[in-house]
Formats: sequence, structure tokens, C-alpha cells
Amino acid sequence: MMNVAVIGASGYVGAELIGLLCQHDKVSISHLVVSENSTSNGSLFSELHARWQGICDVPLQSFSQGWFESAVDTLDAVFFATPHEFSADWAQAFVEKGVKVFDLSGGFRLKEPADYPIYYGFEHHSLRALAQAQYGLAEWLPDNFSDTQLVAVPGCYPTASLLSLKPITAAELHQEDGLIVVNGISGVSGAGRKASLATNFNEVSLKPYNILQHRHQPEISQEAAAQVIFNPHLAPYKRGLLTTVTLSLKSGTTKAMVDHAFVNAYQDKPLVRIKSSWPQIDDVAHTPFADIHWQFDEDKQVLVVSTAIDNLLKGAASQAVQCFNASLGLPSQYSLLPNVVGISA
Ligand SMILES: NC(=O)C1=CN([C@@H]2O[C@H](COP(=O)(O)OP(=O)(O)OC[C@H]3O[C@@H](n4cnc5c(N)ncnc54)[C@H](OP(=O)(O)O)[C@@H]3O)[C@@H](O)[C@H]2O)C=CC1
Ligand SMILES: CC(=O)N[C@@H](CCC(=O)OP(=O)(O)O)C(=O)O
Repeated sequence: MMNVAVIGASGYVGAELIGLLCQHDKVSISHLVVSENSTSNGSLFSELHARWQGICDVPLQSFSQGWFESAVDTLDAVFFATPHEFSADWAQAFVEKGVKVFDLSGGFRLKEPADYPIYYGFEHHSLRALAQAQYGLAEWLPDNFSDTQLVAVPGCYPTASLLSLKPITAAELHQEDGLIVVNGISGVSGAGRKASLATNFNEVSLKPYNILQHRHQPEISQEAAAQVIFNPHLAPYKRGLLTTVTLSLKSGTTKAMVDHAFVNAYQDKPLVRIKSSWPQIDDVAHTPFADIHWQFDEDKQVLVVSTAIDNLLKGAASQAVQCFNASLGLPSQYSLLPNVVGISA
């Protein structure tokens, strides 16, 4: 049994994660933590997130140096569902005490420290931890993943974008220096629980934002090993995210080569579903699945790939559980899927 804490328990991602950890039989949740001055301190988790009443009626504690000192020796793993800078400041302290860290923020996703002031607005001071952080795109983990002490769980848009792109870039089918355009659309839960005018329901209309400067552009480029242009869009619905990637492939690439790249990548990955038609958000919202479909124009050598996910699950919480499972040597989908029913002959 792993004793775990979740920091950021009052937020949207933290709530989904706690819901999933409650149904994981290798996990004992020992602390649910909010910010030092949180108005939620002392409330029951289920008072804030009523879906979990009767499932997780645990009181929330506030984070402090004192809490860290009293709790750290009792923990095997800690999940950060907190602002990026908080994770960047605190993850290293847990790692140095031998606690595995799963960071769902962007605090450790970019490898280059100089990118943090540019894309995140702060200087990174945990350089030892940053150097050892392992990116956790669950279907593309390296063989030595279980050795890592600090997992940078990918961003929501990068998860969908990279699931589309990596089969192609890993097989080196893309045209080098060709334009790769990623269009993404997210529901409003992508912006978190805290109220703001920009995410007020009456204000949200489908529109692009942060064009050419979104922090996910360097993350997608880094992990795809190819420069992309990323165009995020905010849309007036709650949950789910869809990316559509357009790129040119090397001349001579055939449809069979493209199909093989995707099937080879995902045929043994139960949480990525290869679809026979374009994916849609309603099929993945509230699930840990990524649905993917592509079309290749052999004459023009142009490929379009679309992936739909739930931003709070495959884009955050359920992918963190996949990484946790992998770090324990469990199947990626452990505790995330009900019994799978097939048609027997
Ligand atoms: N929303 C999404 O779709 C996705 C979000 N993420 C990332 O996950 C993280 C959480 O996002 P989300 O749940 O949406 O955000 P929310 O705003 O909904 O929740 C943020 C949580 O962090 C806590 N918190 C805020 N400041 C501090 C602090 N200084 N110290 C400790 N805890 C703090 C809040 O506690 P309180 O307010 O009670 O003080 C709250 O529990 C972010 O890094 C985000 O980028 C990743 C992928 C997808
Ligand atoms: C709709 C919306 O605002 N989405 C957020 C992305 C989701 C998120 O919280 O970011 P990470 O995945 O990097 O953690 C944004 O564009 O900043």
C-alpha cells in the first residue's frame, strides 16, 4: 500500500485525482492539502466536491512548512495539483526526502531552465529536481521510468497533441523543417476553479487565445522533437479538449506507412482508441480515454490527425494515475477501467 498526499485538493484536477485514487486498491490517501490561506482549510473534501459525498469525507489541511515537516516521513508519494510555481518551489524538498512526486502542473515539464521566465513568468530554483524530472506521457514512457523520483505529468493540450504527433515524428515520417500546425479547443474547466471574468460563462465565446506565446507550444515542440505552431481556443462548454494537427510528410510516404505508425504505437495501449471516424468530445468526457483518427492525402503528402480527451482526466488526473501505475510496475490502466467485455466467437 502506498501512502499518498494530494496537494491542490480543492481544485478541479485535484478533485478528479482524489476520486480516482479512492478507487485504487494500492493507495491509502493520508493527506488532502490546500494552500496556506485557503478558504477551504478544515472543510471536508466532499463538502467542496459533492459528487464524492460518502466516498471521500476527509478534511482538508492547509500547506505550511510545519505540515511538510510533520507529514513528509509518512509519505510514499505526493501529487501536486497546484499552480506551476508552487510545484517548482516544493517538489524538490519531497524528492530529497525519498518521496515520489507526480507533478500535474507545468513546473517540471520544460527541460531548459531559461524557458521558465519566458513561458511561466518565474525563475526556476529547483535545478537538481528539474534535471531529473521525467516527462510522463503515459503511452510513451521510457523503459527506466519506474526509477524516476519526479514525474512531470504532461499538460492537457500537449497530451492530445503529442498522442497525434509522436507516432509520426518517432518514425521520422514528417518533413523536416515543414510547418506543423496544432489547433486545440478546450472547455472552461481547463482554466481551473478560481473565478475570473475571462472564464465567466457569460463572457466565454469560442475564440483563440495566447497565439504564438502559449506555454504548451515549447512543451509540444520539445517532446515531439519538432517545432510546432500551437493555436489554443477556448469554447463555452465544461469538459473536454480536442486537438487537430496538420503537417506535411516526407515525399514517398504511403498511407500504409502512416497507418502502421499509429497502429504500431497504440495497438497494445488500451486507453488510446483508434477510431474509424473523427473523434468527438462527448465520447471521452468523464473517461480516461484518448480517441484518435487521421486522414492522409497521399497526393499532397498532407496528414491531418485529431485527438479528443477529457482535459481533467487523460489531460491530467487519470494520466497521473497511469504514471503512478507504471512507476509501481502495474498495467497503465490499472484501476481506471471497469472489466472489459468482449464479443466471444
Ligand atoms: N484544469 C485543467 O484542465 C488542467 C490543469 N492542469 C494543471 O493542474 C494544476 C491545477 O489545476 P486546476 O485544478 O485546474 O486549478 P484550480 O485553480 O482548480 O486548483 C488549484 C489548487 O491549487 C491550490 N493552491 C493554489 N495556490 C496554492 C499554493 N500557493 N500552495 C498550495 N496550494 C495552492 C488551490 O487551493 P485553494 O484555492 O483552496 O487555496 C487549489 O486546490 C495547475 O498547475 C494546472 O495548470 C493540468 C492539466 C489540465
Ligand atoms: C482553457 C484554459 O485556460 N486552459 C489552460 C490550459 C490547462 C492548464 O491548466 O494547463 P496545464 O495543462 O499546462 O497544466 C490554459 O490555456 O492555460
